[in-house]
Amino acid sequence: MDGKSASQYQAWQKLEQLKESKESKLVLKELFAADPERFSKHSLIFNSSSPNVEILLDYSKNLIDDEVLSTLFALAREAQVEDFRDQMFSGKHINTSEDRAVLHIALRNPPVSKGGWKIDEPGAGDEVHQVLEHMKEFSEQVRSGQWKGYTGKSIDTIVNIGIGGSDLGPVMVCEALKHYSKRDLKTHFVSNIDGTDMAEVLKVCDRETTLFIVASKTFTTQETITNAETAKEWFLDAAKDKSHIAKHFVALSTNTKAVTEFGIAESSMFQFWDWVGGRYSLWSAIGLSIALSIGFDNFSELLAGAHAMDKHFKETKLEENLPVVLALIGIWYNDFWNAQTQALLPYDQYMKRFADYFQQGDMESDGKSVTKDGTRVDYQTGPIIWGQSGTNGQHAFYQLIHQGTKLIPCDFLAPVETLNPISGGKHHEILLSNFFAQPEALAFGKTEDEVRKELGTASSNAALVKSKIFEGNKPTNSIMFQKLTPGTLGSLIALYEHKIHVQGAIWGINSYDQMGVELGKVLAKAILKQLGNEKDVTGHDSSTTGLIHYYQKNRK
Ligand SMILES: O=P(O)(O)OC[C@H]1O[C@@H](O)[C@H](O)[C@@H](O)[C@@H]1O
Repeated sequence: MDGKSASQYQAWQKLEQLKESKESKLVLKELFAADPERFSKHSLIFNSSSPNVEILLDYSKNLIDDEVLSTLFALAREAQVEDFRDQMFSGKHINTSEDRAVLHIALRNPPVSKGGWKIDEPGAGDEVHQVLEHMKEFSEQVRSGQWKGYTGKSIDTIVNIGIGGSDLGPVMVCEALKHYSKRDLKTHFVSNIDGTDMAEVLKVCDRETTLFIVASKTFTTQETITNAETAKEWFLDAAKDKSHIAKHFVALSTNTKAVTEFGIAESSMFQFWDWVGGRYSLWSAIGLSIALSIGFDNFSELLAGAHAMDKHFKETKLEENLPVVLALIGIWYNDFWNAQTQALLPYDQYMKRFADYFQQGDMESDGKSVTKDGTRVDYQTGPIIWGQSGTNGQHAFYQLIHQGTKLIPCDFLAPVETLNPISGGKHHEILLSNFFAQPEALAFGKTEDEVRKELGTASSNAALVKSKIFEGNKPTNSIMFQKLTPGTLGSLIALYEHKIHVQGAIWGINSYDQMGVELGKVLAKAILKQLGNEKDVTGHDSSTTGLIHYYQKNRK
């Protein structure tokens, strides 16, 4: 914890030895054959009654045995994961480089009078509930048609302008919970500075009935402010009078000064705090587009689902703690088996943006190479996160997972029940049969003997036989939940958030800053000033200069 190099832990060193000594013995086929109880021993159920959520985590198809597992838990204890978790919950400034608390858990924490934790940090108590109250009131006014645009018409289109954490969370959740959305309230998201993003959305918007939500923690992000200015110009083209802005623009931010300078009144601003990291902000005012789309009650259920997982994370012993188990298994592959990536594969079309969301969540959090005290790590940190919804991925990249040369640990996720039981539920049965089959195929593969038997006389073709062998022994986690409800989604997101936290704690890095995004921004600003004139292009290497000159010569 706090800056210590993970490789110095005794348990870390023991895990290195275990990898060496057990590599050839950790064979899933044999491990399952030797222990008929393996599934029940290595699966966990997370339960919450309010909201009603149940999540099954089956981690039995991993390259682990009792000794590996107990050493992984010993690593978590040596790294003081529990203490570090408690520091986060109590509001300690665990984001040391920025001297900030990390309190997204406060955004879904009920008031103390209703059993919530007491957190000593400005904003993290009553203010959270005041902002939620404001979001409730506003979202109900818009959804009921009571909120009127400048010509007296109700709002039928929402455009969220934001990027990174001010975009990906709302996008992913609105997509995942589309089933619960108000269909006559269209929701769009504009993030990219590429004018195409804004232009295509504006083409389908009506100035009289569109509400723009400018979402930016800092309210200084170049993309968001430029897009918001463009939207404002477009709106004023017809509306003319600046006083109408109040009916069509609201801001979600921590920066009141910049919001009011932009022309949005403080009363149209939904506040949050610097202890909310951008990629952990969908639970804050940044979730306003979610509340507008699915209604405030569903938004509250999303928060409650996350809170239930927070409680589980905080109060459950490590061996039965879902985020901890996911984190430790991830470290086992990332640091001892040289796995570079981790795939998230939801067998639920509504969750198609889940992996995109956690690309930022995980990679911006744990993509660090120095510990909190500035020491260069001598081990791997955050994995590359990627994925796609099943079964689409099967017809695209699964070939490499099954037969390629890389080890790719995968998390498979699926609901027991579909929200769309069309054709008598036929689609869902087919979908789930694939969800069950893929981890099985990855784990147990197909031997040369089996291939030969299958090929019959054609088995004399040795090359063909080899190409059809599945080595198997590819590790997976399988996660099942009853149905994709707001509460369940909240729990699932919080599950992965805490997984990231635990891994960062063990690696001794700061999971809550993002210094690595700054340099590119600074250089882009300097280059922007030079683009007008070829003579101004100075201070670059020959490649960058050559590229800029090529652009300047060929632009129209
Ligand atoms: O919400 P803001 O301040 O506009 O920031 C948007 C994004 O900006 C990026 O630069 C950060 O890396 C992200 O973490 C952040 O979410």
